[in-house]
Amino acid sequence: MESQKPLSERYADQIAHVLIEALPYIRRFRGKTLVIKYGGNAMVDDSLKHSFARDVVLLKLVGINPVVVHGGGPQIGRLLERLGKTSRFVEGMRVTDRETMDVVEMVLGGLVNKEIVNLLNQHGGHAVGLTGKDGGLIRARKIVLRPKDPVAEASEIIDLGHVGEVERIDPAVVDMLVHGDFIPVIAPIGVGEDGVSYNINADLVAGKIAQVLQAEKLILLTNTRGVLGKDGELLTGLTAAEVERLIADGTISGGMIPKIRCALDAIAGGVRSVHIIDGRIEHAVLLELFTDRGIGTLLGGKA
Ligand SMILES: Nc1ncnc2c1ncn2[C@@H]1O[C@H](COP(=O)(O)OP(=O)(O)O)[C@@H](O)[C@H]1O
Ligand SMILES: CC(=O)N[C@@H](CCC(=O)OP(=O)(O)O)C(=O)O
Repeated sequence: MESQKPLSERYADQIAHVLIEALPYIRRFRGKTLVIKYGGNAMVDDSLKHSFARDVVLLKLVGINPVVVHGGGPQIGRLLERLGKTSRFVEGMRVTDRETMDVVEMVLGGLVNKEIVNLLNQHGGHAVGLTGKDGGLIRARKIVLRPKDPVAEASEIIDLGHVGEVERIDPAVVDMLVHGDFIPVIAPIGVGEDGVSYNINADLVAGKIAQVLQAEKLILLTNTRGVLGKDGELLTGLTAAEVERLIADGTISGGMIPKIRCALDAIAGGVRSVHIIDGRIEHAVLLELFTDRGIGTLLGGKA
């Protein structure tokens, strides 16, 4: 028989405390849908990737329904670099010509999607990878950026190529997988009416999917502690008006602008709460969901 070392009394007490603290949250979220956006910047090393996969599988095993939407911006950038192509970003979006779109589809729909599916399955989950093309999940339309100057020439309209926005989500395939006890893993690629592929910002897709599924929570894993104030302090419980003020005075900038706008949009669209958390912390998802304090920025209600 395997000999077991007895737990020290203090350690046993801590473990029991952690489990008891989690209990009311598990009870509250059982049967509910959680959309988790796993950003490319949070896929830093193997240990973090495994910790993320364990968290998601644990959620499923305790009766919560996780739906994963992933990014992969840095991974796309690395392959483009190897192919000798450089990316240009406009308002945080990658200008995507035909060739770049092929790479985006290979990296997001192939490499990154299948790596996450494989990780979840290794930890005992039953994950299925999808792009927005599968089951007609994401209908997209081309994004057209107008120049800020209203009298600018039509020729000054910035063409981002195959960059899209979500026109419509058909959740049937996701519903089917969730009810079959699978974990859907979604790459942010949409398809236009004409069958053309579109590259969509992953935060945007996660926000729209959370709305359509009327998710209890949207969790955005990124590479900062959450939304930070002027002095680097963690901000939480922000209202739409406060967010606009922080954007106007430059406290919130760059990639955080579309992220927080899509978070507010999700809440306006019926998602109960949005959490922006640090994906560089091991077990970030469990710590945010199942402990009284949480770790990141919360928008909407805690429950
Ligand atoms: N007030 C702010 N708080 C936190 N991060 C901010 C803020 N303003 C700008 N940022 C930037 O936003 C980045 C997160 O956005 P982004 O790089 O698009 O994330 P992801 O790739 O995870 O989607 C942070 O790494 C940070 O550089
Ligand atoms: C239009 C656009 O910019 N699409 C993104 C899609 C991936 C993404 O959003 O990845 P992260 O979440 O890791 O940033 C891109 O090409 O990088």
